[in-house]
Parts: sequence; C-alpha cells; structure tokens
Amino acid sequence: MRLKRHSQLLESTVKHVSARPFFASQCNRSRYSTSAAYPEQIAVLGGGIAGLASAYYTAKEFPKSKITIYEAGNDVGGWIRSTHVEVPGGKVLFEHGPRTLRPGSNSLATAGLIQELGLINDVVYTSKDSPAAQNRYVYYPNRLVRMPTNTTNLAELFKLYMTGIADGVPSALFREIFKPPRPPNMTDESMGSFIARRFDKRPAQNVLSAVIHGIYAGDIWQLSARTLLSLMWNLEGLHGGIQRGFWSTNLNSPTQDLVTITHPYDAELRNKLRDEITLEPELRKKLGQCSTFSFKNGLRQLVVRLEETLRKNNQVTIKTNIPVKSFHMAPGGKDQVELVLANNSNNPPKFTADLVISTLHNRALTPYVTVMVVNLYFSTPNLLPVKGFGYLIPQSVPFEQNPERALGVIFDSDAVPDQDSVPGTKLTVMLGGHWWNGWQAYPTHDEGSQLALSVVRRHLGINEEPKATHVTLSRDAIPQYTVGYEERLKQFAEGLVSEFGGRLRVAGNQFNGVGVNDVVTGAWDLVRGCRGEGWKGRSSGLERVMDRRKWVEERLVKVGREKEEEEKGR
Ligand SMILES: C=Cc1c2[nH]c(c1C)Cc1[nH]c(c(CCC(=O)O)c1C)Cc1[nH]c(c(C)c1CCC(=O)O)Cc1[nH]c(c(C)c1C=C)C2
Repeated sequence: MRLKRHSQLLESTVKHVSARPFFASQCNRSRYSTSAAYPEQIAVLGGGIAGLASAYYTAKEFPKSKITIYEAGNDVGGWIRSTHVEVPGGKVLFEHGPRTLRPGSNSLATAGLIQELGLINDVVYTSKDSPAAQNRYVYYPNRLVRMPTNTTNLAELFKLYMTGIADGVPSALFREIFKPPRPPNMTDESMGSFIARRFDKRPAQNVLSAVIHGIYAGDIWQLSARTLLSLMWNLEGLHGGIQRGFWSTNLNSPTQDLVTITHPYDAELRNKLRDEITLEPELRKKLGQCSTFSFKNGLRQLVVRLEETLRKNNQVTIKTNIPVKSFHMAPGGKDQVELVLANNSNNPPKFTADLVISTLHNRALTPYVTVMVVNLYFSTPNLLPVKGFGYLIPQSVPFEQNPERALGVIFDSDAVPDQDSVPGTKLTVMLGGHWWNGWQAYPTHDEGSQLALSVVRRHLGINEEPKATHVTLSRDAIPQYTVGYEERLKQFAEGLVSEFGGRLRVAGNQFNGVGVNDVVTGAWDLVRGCRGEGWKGRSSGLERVMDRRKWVEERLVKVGREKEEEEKGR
C-alpha cells in the first residue's frame, strides 16, 4: 500500500514537472535569502530509512527546529521489514527486504547510528570464516558453482573453469590489452556492452549479471557502465584500456585517486565521518571480524528504534497516511517551500517549511524494478546440499532451468545466526526484478509461493512442504541507474538548485547507492552539509555526487589533452 501511494505521488510529481525534465521552472532563485539562524520548520518527505535517518540527524543538528515527517503509507520504515512467524515448536524470523549490513568504511554512519540508538547489544554478526562468508554460489548452467575467494587454490580454479562459467575469460583478458579505446564521443553505455566490448560477452552474462541481480535485481544490458563500473570506465578513459590503466598507475601518478578511489570528495567524506563518529572499541572490533551484521529481531529493529527515538523527541512529528501531492516555492517571494498535502480532514492542506528533505522517488531520474520476496521455512534442518550465503542466478541460465525468473536464493539459516528459536531450514527466494519490466500485473502471493517452491525443488532438491511461507511484493523497490544516469542526475541537481535555491534537498537510494549503508551515509552527509549556515546555501544535497563527477571529468579532460599534446610533440 505504502509503495503504491508513493508511486502515485511520484507520478503526480513528475506531472508537476512536465514542462522541463525535472522542475517546473528553472528560474534563478538566488534572490532568496534569510536572516534566520536556523530553519524553524523542516519537512522530511518519506518515512523510509532515508527519511527517518535524515530526521534523526536534523534533530541533532538543529535542536530548536520543528521537524515533520510526511509518510504516505500506514507506517514508517519503508521496505525494511522483518516479522516473527509462529512455526511448530517456536518462532522464526522472516526478512522481507534487506537483511544484512556490510561492515567497512561505508558502514561507519550506520554503525554510529546503531551505537547512538543503544542497539549494540542486539547486533548479530556473521563471522568472516563462517560458511556464509566463505561460500557464495552462482547457479550455472544447472548446478551450484562456488565463487572463488582469496583462499581458492589453482586446483579449485581449474574445477571452476571446467564448469564453463569462466568461458572466454582468459582469452578476453589477453585481448583486452590490444583493444582500441572507446570513441571520444561515447558518454555512456550499458555494463553488458562495456564488458562485451572490452572483454567478452560471456563473463558479462555468466557472472556479472548474477552479481547485478543480487544488488540491483537489474539488467546489465540497461544499467550504466559509467556509473556502476566507474573505475574501469575511467581507466579506459584515462589510459585507453583497463589493464593498461591498472599497470600504468602508480601512487605518484596524478590520476592515482581514480584508481584508489581516494579522490578529494570521498576522502573528505571519510575524514568527516571518522572525525565525528567514534565507535566503541568492542563494536569496532566485532565489525572488523564479521562479513555481515544484522539484529536479533531483524533489520527492522533499526527502523523501529529510530521511530521510537524520534517519537520521544518533542521536536519531531511523524505524520503517516499523508501523501505530499506537490511542492513549490512559497508564493510572495518567501524563502520557504510550500507543500500541498493530500486531503485529510485532520490535516491542513498546505504546509510551509524553511527546509525540505525529500526522499521521494523521481521516476524521471531512474526507473524502478519490482521484486517478489518469498520466505520459506522447512522444519527439517540441513536440507540444503551445501552450506553458504546462497546463490545468484545469471541471465545466461537456460530458460528451462529458470522459467520462474528467479534472481537468487538466500540460505537464511546459514546467512544470519541467532534469529530463530527452532532449528530448521530457512530460505528466501527472490523473483522478478528486471525480468518483470513492463508487466502490467505480477504473480499473486499464491503463485509466488508456488514459483519459489518450484525453484527450490529443481535447484536444491527440496521436496518437503514448508511449515511457513511469506510472500511480499515490493513494487518499484530498487531504483535502476540506467545508461545516461550521470547526465540526468546533473540536470536534476541543477534544476533542484535553480528552482528551490537550496531549500529542497534530496536523499535516498536514487542517489548514492541502493544499500542501507549508502542511504544512511547520504542522509548523514546531507544534514552535515546543512550545519551552521549551510542550510542557507544553494545546495541540492547532491554536491558530493556532483563534485565528485566534476572532479573525475576534469581529470579525464586534462589527461586527454596531455595525451594529445604528447602525440603532437612526437
Ligand atoms: C531485497 C532485495 C534487495 C536486493 N538487493 C538489495 C536489496 C535490498 C540491495 C543490496 N543487496 C546487496 C547489496 C550490496 C552491498 C550491501 O549493502 O550489502 C545491496 C546494495 C547484497 C546482497 N544481496 C543479497 C543479500 C542477502 C545481500 C546482502 C545485503 C542485503 O541483505 O540486502 C541477496 C539478494 N538481494 C537481491 C536479490 C535479487 C538477491 C538474491 C539472492 C535484491
């Protein structure tokens, strides 16, 4: 329901902006200015993790501000959903959306949030040497193939090669060295076409498509190489080839930052996070030793605690079932944004805010895919032929091996420990994603559970009837950073600043990545950018993304020019 409402809102938002790609008017709003010391009224649009985290950080940053979260659905938390289900002898936990978080520098904001919310004792860790961390599989062409890790030896690599999954890789690696660089006027292409052009189509179909199913549930022939394979894309741009780029890069090179990804903006963000977030030694240690982490009661615990904390704070009001129909600068040249709210007798039809943080979808920027998540619990333990995290299904698997259009299966009983009170085998089957693009209707819940059972019967030989099943259709769940995304994002950010002069900023999974860590970090950075007088600046909240790209582009142009000069001089 919530997702549907959101999509309706977004469609209306897009209609509202139909005169231009993103915004109704691109007039210069620099005339706006304010003498206020802080934004008195702040509106946060959307009550998913991006909205809740933005509200939490804003409340800390501006203790005198009033913050209102507008959520179109019945409750907050977006599609981070975990439920306990009664089964014979006890309860098991089903996750209907994201289920784990990855540690590492990208998780610092999330870990800091967990610590501040007092959730440390509820964290459960999957150790780096557990089967779930070590064994990740791809289903190809009709069996589970274990992906290599840093401990894989030559004999195992040979066995892997014999499965056919790595067909084309050795020769493609050799040929890539001699391939010409892309034409100078090529500004983006799909991930699939990039890998096929530089290497070979087969690794794109057999391996990359599987990985991309697990992250974006997306299609490698539509997603942007420039955005999602940016390192390789930039190496080709700078050095004419990917491997040539790797070899000719040394730490003293002016372009090293592109390779080590420590260019000024990322490095600056990392430094800001490190300066401001100090994790307790025990938490830091445990995060350093795990491959993923979650909570005893599932990832939902994070949003539940966030919501509780926000509700206890007098500064914050959470309004559910109130879709925001549109927004524009307040009439009369005021330096405020006016929200038009859905009709509701208990609620005024308009709200004026000094600062708006929107986490709502914008379909003109990215399309979305729909995923069906089917949770299954079987009472017999160890039903799986192998132990591990689960497996992903690439696009190259023959239709007869995947007529259900599954994207992958997670072995939940191995992947996250300590969440169930009874033994058994717990799985999640993910269906749909890009395979369902353009569909007018999706399978029903009954059909979904039959499709999932058919997958686990064929792929895993599980013939037992499940003791519990749960089906969730997550409509428009994952944004797709398709070809041309960078250009669209640039226009979007410029339009945002031009129209709202910094009074409406954006966060969420359309911008800095689709993972929970990405979203929390994005919210942290956005609110950090509002600090002091920052909220008065002409910002979109996307500076990190925009400036980073500008930085890369400038370097690409500079190196291109240097090369031209060099060639002329020869
Ligand atoms: C529920 C559907 C999701 C799919 N991808 C994501 C979600 C939320 C987002 C995502 N998943 C992963 C990453 C990588 C980095 C990270 O933050 O962990 C991202 C951004 C990896 C991943 N993929 C699967 C799992 C269990 C994980 C670990 C993180 C998580 O719990 O989401 C499995 C999986 N996810 C999707 C599919 C189709 C799939 C298949 C088995 C889609």
